[in-house]
Amino acid sequence: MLTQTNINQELGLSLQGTIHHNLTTAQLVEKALERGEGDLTSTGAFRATTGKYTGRSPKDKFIVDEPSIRDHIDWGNVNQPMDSKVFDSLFMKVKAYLQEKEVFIFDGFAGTDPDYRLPIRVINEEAWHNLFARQLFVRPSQEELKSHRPSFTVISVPGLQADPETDGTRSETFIAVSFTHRVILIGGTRYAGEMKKSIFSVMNYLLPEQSVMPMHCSANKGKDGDTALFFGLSGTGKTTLSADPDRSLIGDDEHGWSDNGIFNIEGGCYAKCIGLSQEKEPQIWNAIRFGSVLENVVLDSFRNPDYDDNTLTENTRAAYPVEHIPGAEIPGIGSHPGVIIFLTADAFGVLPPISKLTPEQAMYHFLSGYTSKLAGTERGVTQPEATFSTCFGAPFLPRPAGIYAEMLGNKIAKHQAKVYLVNTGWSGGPYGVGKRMKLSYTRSMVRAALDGSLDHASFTPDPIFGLAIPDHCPEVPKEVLQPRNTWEDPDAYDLKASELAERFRQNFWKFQDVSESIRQAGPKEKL
Ligand SMILES: Nc1ncnc2c1ncn2[C@@H]1O[C@H](COP(=O)(O)OP(=O)(O)O)[C@@H](O)[C@H]1O
Ligand SMILES: C=C(OP(=O)(O)O)C(=O)O
Ligand SMILES: [Mn+2]
Repeated sequence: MLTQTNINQELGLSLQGTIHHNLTTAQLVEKALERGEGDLTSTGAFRATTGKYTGRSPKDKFIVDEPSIRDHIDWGNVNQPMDSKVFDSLFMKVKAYLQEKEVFIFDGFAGTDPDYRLPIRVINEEAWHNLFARQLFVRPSQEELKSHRPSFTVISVPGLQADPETDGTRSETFIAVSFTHRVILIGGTRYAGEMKKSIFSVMNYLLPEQSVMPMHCSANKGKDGDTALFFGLSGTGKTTLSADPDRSLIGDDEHGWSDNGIFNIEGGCYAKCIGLSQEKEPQIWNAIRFGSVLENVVLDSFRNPDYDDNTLTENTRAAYPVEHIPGAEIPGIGSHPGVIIFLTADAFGVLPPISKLTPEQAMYHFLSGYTSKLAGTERGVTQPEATFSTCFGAPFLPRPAGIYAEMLGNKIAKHQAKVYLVNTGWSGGPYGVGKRMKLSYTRSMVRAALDGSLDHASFTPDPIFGLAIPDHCPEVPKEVLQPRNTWEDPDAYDLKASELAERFRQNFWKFQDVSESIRQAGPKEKL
C-alpha cells in the first residue's frame, strides 16, 4: 500500500488532504453521490454533467517541447508546442491547487498485453472522474498492484482554470503532456474523454518505439478466433459496430498491433448514447447499469435517461468496463486481424456503403483518412464537417502519419489482411438531403465482410474513386450498394463526387514521399 508520502515524493506533489487510493467501483459511486457530483439513475448508472465542455477541446491540447522528443513530433495544429517553463509553472499551480484537496487515485495500465502495457496513475479531484478512469483503463489485479509503479500520470483538475494571460495557455482549459515529467495535466474541462484520449496520444508516441502499431480502432473476435479491426474517427461507428452479439468484443476504441497480435489499450468502452435504443443497440443499452458512468445524458423526473434529449450536447456518453458487454474477451487480446474495416461517415453522401480495397487503396485511404467530424465530438463542431483525418485518428497522433501508415502497410502485407471501406455516413444525397446509412444495413455489410460472404462476390469498380463495389450483399437491397442509384438526381451525384475526388487530390499533395502506386490508388483524374 502506498502512503501519502510515497505518492508525494514520486511526483513532487504535496498532497495533504485525504487520499482515496484505488477505491472500488461501489466506493467511488458512493463518494461521487455523497459529494454531490451527480445523480444515481434508474439504470443503476451514475450520471454527471460537465458544464461548458462536453467534447474534446483540441485547440487547448499541448505537448511540451523538450529535446528528447522534439525531432519526433509532427508539430502543428494537432501537436502544439508548449514551452517547458510554461508547463513547469502550470504544474506548480496544479500542485498548489491540490495541496489541501481530497483526491482520488487510480493505479492501473494502458494496454492489456503484459509485454507492452504502460503502468499509469490517474489523480482526480472528482470521484466520478476516478470512477471513469477505473472503468476505462485496464484494472490491475491485487497482485499486480503490489508491484505497480506508474510510468505515466494523469492529473485532472477540472476546477482549476488557467489564466491565458499569465499561464501561457490559449484559454482556461489545458491538456498538456510532458514526456520528461511523464505527466499529463488536464484543467478547465470536465469532459472525461480527455483523460482517455490523452493517454491514447501518449501510447501513440511510445508504442512505435517498441515496433508496435497503435491504432484508433475497435476490435472483436469471431467464433473461430478470427480478429477484425474497425478504424474510424469519432462517431463513425467503432463502438456500435464492434458490439456484435455474434462476436466477442476486444475493445471499442484504441488498440496496439505487435508481433504477438493485437491488444486493447483500454479496459472499458465509451459509447455515444444520443438516440440510443434497446432495439438497435441492445448490448450498449444493457451495459448501462451499476458501475457505468453517463455523461451529459438528460434524466427525467424518475431518473430515467432520455437518450433522445440533446439539450446538453449531441455527444452524450456512457462509460463502462468491457465486462459489461456479454462475452467480451478478457483480457482484450486477439490474433493478427484477417479483416480490417475503415469506417468513414461521408457527409457528401457519395462513397459506397461498402467497397473492397486493394493494398494500395488501403494505404491511400488510411493516409487520407477521409470522414466527417460529427456534431459535438469536438468543441465548435455543430454539424458534420468533411475532414481528412490521417490514419482515421489525426487528433491523437504525435508522430508524422507516415510512421503509422508504414507499419500498417507492412502488417497488412505480412498477415494478408483484407481491407474494406465502409461508409456509415450519408446516402441518397449529402448531409441535409440524404440520410445516415441504416444501421441494420451497415451491420449486414460488416457481417458479410467478416464471414467471407464477400470473398466470392462479383464487384463493379466505381468510375471515379476506383473502389470495388460488391454487386450483391446478403440482407442489403441491391440499390443501396451503388450510391449513385440512391440519389434523386444522378447528375448532382456526379458533380458532388467530382468535388470530393478533387478534395482527395488536394489533400494528398502533402504526402510527397509515398510511392506512385499508392498515389495512383486515389480517385481518377478528371477525364
Ligand atoms: N450506419 C451506421 N453505422 C454505425 N453507426 C451508426 C449508423 N447510423 C447511425 N449510427 C449512429 O452513429 C453513432 C456511432 O457512434 P460510435 O459507435 O460511438 O462511434 P465511434 O465509436 O467511432 O466514435 C451511434 O450513435 C450510432 O447509433
Ligand atoms: C472519446 C472520443 O472518441 P470516440 O468518439 O472515437 O469514442 C472523443 O473523440 O472524445
Ligand atoms: Mn467509440
